[in-house]
Amino acid sequence: MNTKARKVMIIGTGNVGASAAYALLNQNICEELILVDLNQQRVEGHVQDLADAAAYMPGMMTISTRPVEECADIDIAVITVSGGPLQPGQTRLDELTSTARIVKNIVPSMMANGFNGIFLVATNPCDIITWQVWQLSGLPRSQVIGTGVWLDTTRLRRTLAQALDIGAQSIDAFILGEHGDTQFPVWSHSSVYGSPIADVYLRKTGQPLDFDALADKVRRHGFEIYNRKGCTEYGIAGTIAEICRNIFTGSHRALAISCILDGEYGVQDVAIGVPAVLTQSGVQQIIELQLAGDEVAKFNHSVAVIKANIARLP
Ligand SMILES: NC(=O)C1=CN([C@@H]2O[C@H](COP(=O)(O)OP(=O)(O)OC[C@H]3O[C@@H](n4cnc5c(N)ncnc54)[C@H](O)[C@@H]3O)[C@@H](O)[C@H]2O)C=CC1
Ligand SMILES: CC(=O)C(=O)O
Repeated sequence: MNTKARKVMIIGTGNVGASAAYALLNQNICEELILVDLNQQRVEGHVQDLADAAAYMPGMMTISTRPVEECADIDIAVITVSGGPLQPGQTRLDELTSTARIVKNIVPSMMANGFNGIFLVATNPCDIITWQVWQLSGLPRSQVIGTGVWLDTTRLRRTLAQALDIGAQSIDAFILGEHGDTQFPVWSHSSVYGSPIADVYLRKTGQPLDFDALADKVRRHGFEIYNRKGCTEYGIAGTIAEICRNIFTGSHRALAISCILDGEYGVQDVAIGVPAVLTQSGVQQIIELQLAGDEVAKFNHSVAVIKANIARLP
């Protein structure tokens, strides 16, 4: 029996980090949760509050805070830092300079202190920061991933599930590309048990599926939430928990997450959302799909936008 405690460090315990901690706790995904934030008083408050919640769980979980440099024993380091909320009208790309500056301080000091786990980046702009973490860390690309378009994929599946009255787990549809404005659903591979999604939709609703309207709805969904409550937190917390679970269980499940490409899809040296098989060592393989002509163009556009923003990194 494997008795080694599974340890997750969450770096940045604001809306996303604190919600992710609560999701990891309630889903019993690890034995140790280590919270890190600049705001020491609030992080200590989170530690005590979560310890109260953990008392209702059947298993034991240790929750603590410590300096980010004490990370040599960590299995998964989740990056959820931010330099401040977006202003109205801004996009995720507008966070680049402030979040990149924070990450530039954190990652080298973790590496200098022996970190050799898996980095999981949620901080926006997610793909660009994932690439930055990979560069700064010097870790193999298998150990650096971003939550990428898995949250968007979940939003797409749940919207289709509602329209079709079929459980989201039975809907094989997903988003590729940037966790941002250039993301797109891969309609050429979307089905319910092999039945093309457009056929299933027409049979169920009597209406043709409006592909563009649905893609747009999913793309804007984060901002629909953001504009109402000033952040999104529970959806991304669920995404973080799901990715951590698949890593710890070595599920070999393929999730559409941000990975460093090294020739896949004809692309090199970029982080972008693609289906990737997860094991206990991180990304074990990237699944390359035969995309339709318009999807290839959309993917390449997404790559170009991410690369242009990588070039802006401080
Ligand atoms: N990938 C996704 O789907 C999603 C990504 N996000 C992104 O997640 C990030 C966090 O969002 P929120 O939690 O709402 O922001 P927040 O402002 O509530 O929390 C950020 C936390 O980072 C901390 N922090 C800043 N510098 C730090 C440092 N050097 N060391 C340790 N902690 C530090 C702050 O003190 C703060 O507590 C943002 O970039 C946001 O856009 C949010 C939702 C979904
Ligand atoms: C904020 C963000 O990236 C999202 O909820 O999709």
